[in-house]
Order: sequence, then structure tokens, then C-alpha cells
Amino acid sequence: MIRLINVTKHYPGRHHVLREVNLHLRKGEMALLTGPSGAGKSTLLKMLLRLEGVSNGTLMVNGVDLSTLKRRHIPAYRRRIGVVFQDHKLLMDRDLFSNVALTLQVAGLPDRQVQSRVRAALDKVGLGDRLREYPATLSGGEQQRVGIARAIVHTPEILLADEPTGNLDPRLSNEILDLFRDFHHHGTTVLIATHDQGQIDRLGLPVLRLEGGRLHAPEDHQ
Ligand SMILES: Nc1ncnc2c1ncn2[C@@H]1O[C@H](COP(=O)(O)OP(=O)(O)OP(=O)(O)O)[C@@H](O)[C@H]1O
Repeated sequence: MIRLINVTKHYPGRHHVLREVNLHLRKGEMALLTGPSGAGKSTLLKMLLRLEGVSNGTLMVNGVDLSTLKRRHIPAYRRRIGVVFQDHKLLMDRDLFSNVALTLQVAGLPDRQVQSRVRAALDKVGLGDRLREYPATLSGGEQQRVGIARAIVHTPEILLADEPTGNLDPRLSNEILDLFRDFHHHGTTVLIATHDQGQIDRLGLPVLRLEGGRLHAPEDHQ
């Protein structure tokens, strides 16, 4: 599903962030991406979203070489991926329903489908009865769950998260990561960038560690 072959990345005028990285994450797998600050975790996620290009090597997602993806096909490609950020970037002047509905509306889905999908997504994260509330009335963990509902509302094949528990206490972090695990158990491929050693130890998932531009991964993930 996700395959990096000798991928190198450097930003203009800077030395390499990633050097000949190899990774194989199969369909339906879940893994944690870790490493010190500045190691390139966000860069790797951005490359998977085609927000950043690869400098050298090959990055394949679902059999598609991203460097050959035409510009006009990028929006459709991104709709197959759900993304969760640490600062969930919710629209504070819109209620939960509108926050989650937005991507479906932009994609031109009929109203009735938008209604049912948004309700189902908010139900999955335990906020199905709070559709008309505004983000400001929610706790940090609840806001993060709205971010997750928004990421999964279009039933993506791949779910990426960048430090999704960064601002949360351990109990809420457990809840959020268990939610990701549920999606993984239902067949979604999940990759989460995290610094949280407690979660890394607790979850017992394959750990992909970036350091000094290299990726250290279990042998069957290289
Ligand atoms: N757009 C950019 N232009 C130039 N350099 C960048 C850009 N984005 C990131 N970098 C540099 O690339 C390196 C990797 O950054 P990245 O954000 O991928 O690391 P990270 O592992 O996600 O870090 P953190 O854990 O602190 O979020 C850093 O040295 C950063 O300064």
C-alpha cells in the first residue's frame, strides 16, 4: 500500500532530511513513526500527501508512483487519505456537523449522503449527539475526535496522523489511539507520527524510527 524505495529528500539550500529510505507498509497495517524533533516525520507524511515531492527514489501508494501523478489528479488522490494533525485546525465559527461536512461538500456529494456520512463519522468518535455544538464548547480530546471524524468521513483507505495526541493527557491519548486502532481493525492502513514513548510501549505496533536521515524499521517493513 505504501512503499518507499531509496527515497531521498532535501529542501532547497539545506542538506538531506531523508537519505535512501526504504519502507513497506502493507494494506491494513498500522505503524508508528517516531524519531527526534527535526528527523523528518512530518516531511514523510507530507510526501505521502503529495504536499512535498521526493528528491530521489520512488514513492508508491496503492501501486501509483506519486512522482507521475498529474496535478489534476492530486485532489482525488488526497481524498483517499485521511489526515489528523496535532492542532486539529477546526473552524471555530462552525458547528461540529459543518466542520466534518466540509470536505464532502467540497467534493460535491449530495446533501442526503453528507447528512448520513457526517452523522456516522461523529457517532464513531462518540460525538453523534453533539452535532450542533461549536468546537469551543468541547474539551481538547473531544476536539481531536472531531478532527478524526473529519479525517474518516470520506472512508479513506489510509489514515495519517501527525502527533495526534501531542496536547492531550495520557488518558485522552489512550482514547484517541484506541480509536485509530479501531479503524485499523476495520481494514484502514494507519501511520501515526508520535514522540509519545508511553504510547509506543503500550501499543505494541511496528515502530519506524527516523534518525539522521535514515529509517530504522523491522525487517519485514523495509
Ligand atoms: N518547507 C521547508 N523548507 C525547508 N526546510 C524544511 C521545511 N520543512 C521542514 N524543513 C526542515 O526539515 C527537517 C525535518 O522537518 P520535519 O518537520 O519533517 O521534522 P519532524 O521529525 O516532523 O520534527 P518534529 O518532531 O519537531 O515535528 C527540519 O530540519 C526542518 O527544519
